[in-house]
Amino acid sequence: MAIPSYNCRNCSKADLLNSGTDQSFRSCIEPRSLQHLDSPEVRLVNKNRPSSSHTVLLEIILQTKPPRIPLQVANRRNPVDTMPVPLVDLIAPPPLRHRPMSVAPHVLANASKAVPLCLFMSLPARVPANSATDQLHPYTRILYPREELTKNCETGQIGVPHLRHYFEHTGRFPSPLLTATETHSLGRSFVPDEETVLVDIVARWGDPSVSREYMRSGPREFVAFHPQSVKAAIVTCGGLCPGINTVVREIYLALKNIYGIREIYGVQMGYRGFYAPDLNTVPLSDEFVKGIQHRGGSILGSTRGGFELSLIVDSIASRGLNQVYIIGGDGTQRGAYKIFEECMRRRLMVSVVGIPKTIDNDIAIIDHSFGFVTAVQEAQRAIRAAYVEATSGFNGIGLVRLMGRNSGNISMLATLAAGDVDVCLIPEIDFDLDGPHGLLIHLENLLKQKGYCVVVVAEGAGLKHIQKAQESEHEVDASGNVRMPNVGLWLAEKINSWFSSRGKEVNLKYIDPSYEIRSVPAVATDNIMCTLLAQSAVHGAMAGFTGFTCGTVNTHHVMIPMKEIISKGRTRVDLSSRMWHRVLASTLQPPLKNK
Ligand SMILES: Nc1ncnc2c1ncn2[C@@H]1O[C@H](COP(=O)(O)OP(=O)(O)OP(=O)(O)O)[C@@H](O)[C@H]1O
Ligand SMILES: O=P(O)(O)OC[C@H]1O[C@](O)(CO)[C@@H](O)[C@@H]1O
Repeated sequence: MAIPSYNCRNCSKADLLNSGTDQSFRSCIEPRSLQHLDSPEVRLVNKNRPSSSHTVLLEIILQTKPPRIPLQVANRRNPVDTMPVPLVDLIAPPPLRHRPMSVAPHVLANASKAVPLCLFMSLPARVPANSATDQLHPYTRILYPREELTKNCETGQIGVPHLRHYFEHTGRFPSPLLTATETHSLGRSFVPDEETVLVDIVARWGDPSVSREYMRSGPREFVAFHPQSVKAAIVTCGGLCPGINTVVREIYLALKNIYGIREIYGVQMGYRGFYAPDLNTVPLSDEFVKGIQHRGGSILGSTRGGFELSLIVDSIASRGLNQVYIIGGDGTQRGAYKIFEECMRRRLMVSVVGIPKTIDNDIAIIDHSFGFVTAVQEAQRAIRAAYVEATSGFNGIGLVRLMGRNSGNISMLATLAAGDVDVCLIPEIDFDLDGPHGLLIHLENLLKQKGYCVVVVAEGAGLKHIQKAQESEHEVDASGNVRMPNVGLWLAEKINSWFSSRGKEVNLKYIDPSYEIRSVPAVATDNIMCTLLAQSAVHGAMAGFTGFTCGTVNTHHVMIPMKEIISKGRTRVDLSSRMWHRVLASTLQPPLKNK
């Protein structure tokens, strides 16, 4: 039997933008028409955006009697959504209401009291146990009003702080983009504060789905700063990372070209540049940033250590800075949060914005940090060289050491990218060296089977084996990070002496690309990411948000409260994740444990 199809002819783009979506859908299809259907399925075709129509459809379904009407929802524009998505057996607790999400006034007014603004979405859909045979998948999520969502907040995270939460009188000016000429209207599509991005997008059929969400970045219709009053500074901290210069340049260009800001400074050599007498704060200009996106490193200089909170905030106050852009990793974001808190405590109306930077990719929540793809690409070149050496020598062993003291992200993805690796050792795994199931026997077996092998070892892997580890745990860098003994050299020596003690000739080639993977210019995808992050940072600061870090979540740019980022700490490779399992499938490495 042909499936009846209902086309939503009324929705136009204008309708959607003016929130006319629900209405136009309702006028297309009424619950009544569904009640009298004898077809087992109905297909609705929405010409435009599917998401809101789904919610309306769900309402319609639930109003029909009997409430079980499988539906297919198709969308003509987006090929992904053209896949029929049947809705089945949606049983919701009555009364089901869909109300548009909006920020409850008391939440905004009391944000300084740390009212959780973290939002949850819940799917009150249930699939009866015996319906598995239907093979239909519940699809629609119901948005609950924010007030209800906040009750369900498990983590007590706070929302993105805004200057108006701390100051009675903050500026509110129409965005300069409103009056911009066409040539300056870049990035003009305003994003409302109510627009959010879901974090947990994988759902399991039959389980209630819950997801966090973050405020979407982008230009706001009203800004908190008059462009002539803005005095901005940019600082880069921690280790180098491909793309830093692009972020610096794009923050400068977004401030200048999108918002017409003139006073933009670069702070030299990391946090200490705010106060050290021998360092300068340089005014940024078109000439200064010209072509820097093609260069590795940091044009401003980047250092570890030197975090002196009160000196830094004194400097912010005495220079009259009201926007501070802080580019750096986990440690830097911790410092940035303290600067934000101190500015608010001293009643300094400053937007403090973090841009996450680390090739280790160990910052929580975000998809990945900029420069990581470039670092993985460079690391993969080293693995390729090790493979060539190993396959060209007699009993060749290619051993590559890669950066990553706490997290094996670079090693994991470079291994996956290269496809030539037999063993990938990261800080997160515990492995034995000797014994019948240890690493050395495994290498011997590989040489017997293939005549060569390639091993990747991350900087912080296998520490327990290195005698010096205990002593070196007390050695720290200027930022307090533990300095690692060189696991690559140690492992090379162990492998060589073990084979030699068994009278077996091996040819081990040790490659350590070391700083090469982070000192190169960013590849195209990283450069694009840097540009978008910089623009997000500027839009957020101009709108008056503060104490937030920019990042991508499910490929969308969002503003994340700094407090939430730092409360989660550095992330590590999850050994039960599908990504790690993919690496195991690629390397075929055994657990390397004797018991
Ligand atoms: N807990 C902290 N509180 C305040 N400042 C910190 C903290 N941890 C680190 N910092 C400061 O942040 C800056 C950078 O820190 P760190 O050297 O650890 O690099 P990072 O930001 O973690 O980046 P990377 O990933 O390159 O290591 C330094 O100036 C350091 O003093
Ligand atoms: O020698 P540096 O500058 O301290 O940097 C080394 C560390 O920096 C990183 O590249 C980033 O934190 C780590 O992978 C590495 O351990």
